[in-house]
Amino acid sequence: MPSLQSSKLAFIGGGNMASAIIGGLLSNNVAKSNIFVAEPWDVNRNKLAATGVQTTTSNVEAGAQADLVIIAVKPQVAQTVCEELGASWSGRERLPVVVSIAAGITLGSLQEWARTKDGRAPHVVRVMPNTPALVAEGASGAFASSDVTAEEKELVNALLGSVSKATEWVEKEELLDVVTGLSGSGPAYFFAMVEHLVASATALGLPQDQATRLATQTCLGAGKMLVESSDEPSQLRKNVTSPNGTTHAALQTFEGLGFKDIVDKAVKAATDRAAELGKK
Ligand SMILES: NC(=O)c1ccc[n+]([C@@H]2O[C@H](COP(=O)([O-])OP(=O)(O)OC[C@H]3O[C@@H](n4cnc5c(N)ncnc54)[C@H](OP(=O)(O)O)[C@@H]3O)[C@@H](O)[C@H]2O)c1
Ligand code: PRO
Repeated sequence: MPSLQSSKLAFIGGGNMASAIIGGLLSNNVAKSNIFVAEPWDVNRNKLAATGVQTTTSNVEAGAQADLVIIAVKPQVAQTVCEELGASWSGRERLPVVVSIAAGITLGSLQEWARTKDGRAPHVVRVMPNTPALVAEGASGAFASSDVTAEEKELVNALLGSVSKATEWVEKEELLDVVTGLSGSGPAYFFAMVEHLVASATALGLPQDQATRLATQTCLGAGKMLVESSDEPSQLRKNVTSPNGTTHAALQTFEGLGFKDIVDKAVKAATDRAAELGKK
């Protein structure tokens, strides 16, 4: 198995998540000439072509020489794409490793759909990345089919390691749905929180640009403390919360309105939706 630097990587679908991973790979000096993207929409394709990677409208062409094929289309399109690729690999001696980032779509389905005409199934790794991959601050969960070799896993680890600060291999495939509800969708939860914070402060009279700068830096600073401090999140929270002070007043309001219950229900809704996408 070649190393990440010498591997040919094909992205099938060049949308938000593929672009984030490719951006992270390029800032880690992965050769542009080894990155191929198949993307039907000219706007997305042209954006990616402008970064210097190889682009095409043909999934078969992108995947023809690849060592790793990253399925980065919406879950609803995964079957068509895998069937097209599997059929095109029928004459190929060594099949590429398939890495699917499609939420919910199971290893069993992916292997079945990507089977060659002579009945061989590619080795498949399911990965759940997140968009902070773009700034090399991603968090990814992963689960491999039992036929994936240690070398292939290493290659996927190297791919994820170049865009993620945390890569967690989960013990059971179903746990990837929980990872989806936590870190896959998670960046959106923080973006929504910042949107609400800015709106609240603006409604209370702070100019929007100042509110935005303060809220975004607060989010970054808190995130950095979570990563760098040896204290638990609960301790970091307590450190901000003076007895009967301002933070106490805000946190009491959150809890009084069911904050924990809201978070539980939201993460469960995302987890359930991932499982549902896999069943359709
Ligand atoms: N965005 C995230 O934060 C995130 C995080 C983790 C995992 N994921 C997973 O990543 C996958 C992609 O999500 P995304 O947010 O990047 O979606 P997206 O922005 O819609 O990207 C998907 C791309 O695939 C293209 N496409 C559609 N049909 C295709 C085909 N037959 N062959 C090749 N490309 C095709 C789409 O083009 P058109 O626009 O022309 O249809 C689109 O540009 C999903 O399965 C999602 O579950 C996303
Ligand atoms: N974006 C995809 C979705 O919303 C999967 C995780 C994040 O379905």
